[in-house]
Amino acid sequence: MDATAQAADPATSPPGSGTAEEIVLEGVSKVYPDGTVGVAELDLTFAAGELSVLVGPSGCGKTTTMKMINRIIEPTTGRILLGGEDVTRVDPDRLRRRIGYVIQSIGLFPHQSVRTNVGTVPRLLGWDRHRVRARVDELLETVGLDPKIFGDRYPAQLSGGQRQRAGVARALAADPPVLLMDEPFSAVDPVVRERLQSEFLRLQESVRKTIVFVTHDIEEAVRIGDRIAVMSAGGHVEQYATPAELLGRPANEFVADFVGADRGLKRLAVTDVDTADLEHPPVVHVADGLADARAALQRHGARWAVVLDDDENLHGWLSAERAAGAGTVGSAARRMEAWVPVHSSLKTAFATMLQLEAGWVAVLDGDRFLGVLTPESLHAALRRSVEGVAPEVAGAAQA
Ligand SMILES: Nc1ncnc2c1ncn2[C@@H]1O[C@H](COP(=O)(O)OP(=O)(O)OP(=O)(O)O)[C@@H](O)[C@H]1O
Repeated sequence: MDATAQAADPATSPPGSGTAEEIVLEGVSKVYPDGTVGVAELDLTFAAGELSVLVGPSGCGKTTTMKMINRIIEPTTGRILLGGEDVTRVDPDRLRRRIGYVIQSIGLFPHQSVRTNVGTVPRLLGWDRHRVRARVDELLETVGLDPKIFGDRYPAQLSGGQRQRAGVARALAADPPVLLMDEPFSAVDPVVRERLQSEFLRLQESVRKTIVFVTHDIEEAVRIGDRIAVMSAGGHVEQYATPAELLGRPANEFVADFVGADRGLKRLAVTDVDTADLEHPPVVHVADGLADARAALQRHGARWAVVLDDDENLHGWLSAERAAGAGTVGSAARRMEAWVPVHSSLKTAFATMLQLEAGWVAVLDGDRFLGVLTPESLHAALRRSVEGVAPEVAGAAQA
């Protein structure tokens, strides 16, 4: 056994040690016995520790691609390398221990408890009972299922979202370096789905697996993907890029159509607030006198100021009109609590503004006030994010 295989072998490594592995597809094709070309000459690299998404219309070869990676389907031509090793030369059982697989129908065994289901692979690997139990409970906690409540339940006694989480826990149980996920969240309603996506992203932050994720939903793809491959019939990759590139610079009409006419809006979700986007109104404190606040407004030539409390937390704002007269800033300020942490998406900033009916949102780094976003600066930020990108937009602008 070489060193790489040993490091990746969950039977010999402690939980949490399954380092991510790169997956490389080289000239991979699948022609089914009836002559259908599922995938033709596919070249793709899924970077170690990244979440790559395959997205495309029904029948374009997404599932075929996934199943070739864990050899449920054998490629007709080409090579697939997992951590540099040709998967066709690895014993399929050994291979599948390195690959967690989550599918839409989840595939939990109906007559086994959640705990037994999640412990399936570690038990097959011969872990002792205590180690399996500890690992299963740890994983159930990780995916947000209290083992004391859910461990002894059967799959039928869980909601759709809980079953999905149990499925993810089971796929992670032996700490595989690679996870394949085929439309794992498509069977649940949109609200649960969004929650599962967020939880899953948080989980990925900590486990950093190489994940290949199939969906036909572009919203889901841009939300969760580090990189997205947009595929068309025959497993042809039309574009393989980050969500921001894909939305900002679709490579061709197929991709532009697929990502949708509202891709500018979708981009809001994948573009972070940048400190360069912020405006810097004067800052005053609740305990300051109004005369000082007026002086600050005058110095900045500003119509309003941000008001912070004694602990430097956001209190609200003070308009020039209300700054007239005597007294403290605190007595004249209006409360306003619209704020977002720095590195939020522009979408979050925009949604916060709308939800709180605020004319601006403060941007904070921890407790530190960095500046504000107004509708104008948000608009400028969005323009920055799409600047000179979409060909037809650029063309229209020149015309
Ligand atoms: N066993 C099979 N025999 C013949 N053709 C097949 C077989 N399995 C899949 N195909 C065909 O291969 C092509 C790719 O199928 P695949 O399931 O990979 O698509 P997909 O992109 O995952 O689709 P969907 O989004 O609908 O799940 C389709 O045209 C499909 O009909």
